[in-house]
Amino acid sequence: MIVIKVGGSLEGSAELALVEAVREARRREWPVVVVHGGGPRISKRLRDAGIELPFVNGLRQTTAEAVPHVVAALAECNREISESLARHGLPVQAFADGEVVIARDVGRDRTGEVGGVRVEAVRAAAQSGRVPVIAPFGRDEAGQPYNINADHAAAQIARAVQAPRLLFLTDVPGIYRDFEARDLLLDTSREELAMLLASGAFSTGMIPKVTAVLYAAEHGVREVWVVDGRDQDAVMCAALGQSDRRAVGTRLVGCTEGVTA
Ligand SMILES: Nc1ncnc2c1ncn2[C@@H]1O[C@H](COP(=O)(O)OP(=O)(O)O)[C@@H](O)[C@H]1O
Ligand SMILES: CC(=O)N[C@@H](CCC(=O)OP(=O)(O)O)C(=O)O
Repeated sequence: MIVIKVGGSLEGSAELALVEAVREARRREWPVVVVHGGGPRISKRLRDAGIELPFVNGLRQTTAEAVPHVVAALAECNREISESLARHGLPVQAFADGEVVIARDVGRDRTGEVGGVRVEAVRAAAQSGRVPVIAPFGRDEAGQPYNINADHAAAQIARAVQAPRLLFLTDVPGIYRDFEARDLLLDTSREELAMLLASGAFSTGMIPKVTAVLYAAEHGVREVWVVDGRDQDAVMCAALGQSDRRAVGTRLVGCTEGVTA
């Protein structure tokens, strides 16, 4: 099973790359799970509602008042991705209502973390030949929704389904060692990423993404990629786990010091 996280930053522009990658994986009988974000869409909804929320380390500090807007924006993103896959003949099962992620209260109001994953529902959908399309927010035991970062959700879902490969599709070609210099990491290691994270090389949404990459690699996901979702070659290369480095993107192979191309 492979997990593909579609960044909200892409706003639909990864459609073709996603469809082709899912098709190719299914041809090889690898089930695919899609997890999506929706940061910009959430921001727009909140702006329209006159709600302003700060981000701390890339995480939106969410209030109870903001939660319905977060849920509505994510449901909209979920519908768009699900409809796009279905339009291309790929059967889907949408999880747009916090059915998969069990939220954990971490004392940051309605910004939660992943406390668990309802993996049976995801497996059942995948086993019946459908592509689960999962919105990242979660509910606690009482059914209360919490806003959860989509990268964190994707990493936890990849761990829970024991996926050997996790892809993050985003709006940059990968993780930059130095953003200003556009110095792209190709093959990297946990040590290198942890060192760069600690040194402040990442800002905004790249902080939770790198945290999620590290979490996945430390919890059994063998191969983690961060690639530009608009670059069909890069997405395909990552989906198939090809070591051919003509296509650009950052790759972390778990439990190694980094691999050569
Ligand atoms: N070192 C870095 N390398 C790459 N991107 C970075 C880095 N630091 C910050 N970023 C920002 O992270 C953004 C991607 O994160 P985010 O906006 O959350 O995307 P997504 O919605 O795809 O998850 C990039 O557009 C870039 O502006
Ligand atoms: C807690 C938190 O920050 N939640 C995120 C959820 C969406 C998300 O992560 O979307 P991207 O993949 O586009 O970043 C948010 O409110 O933006």
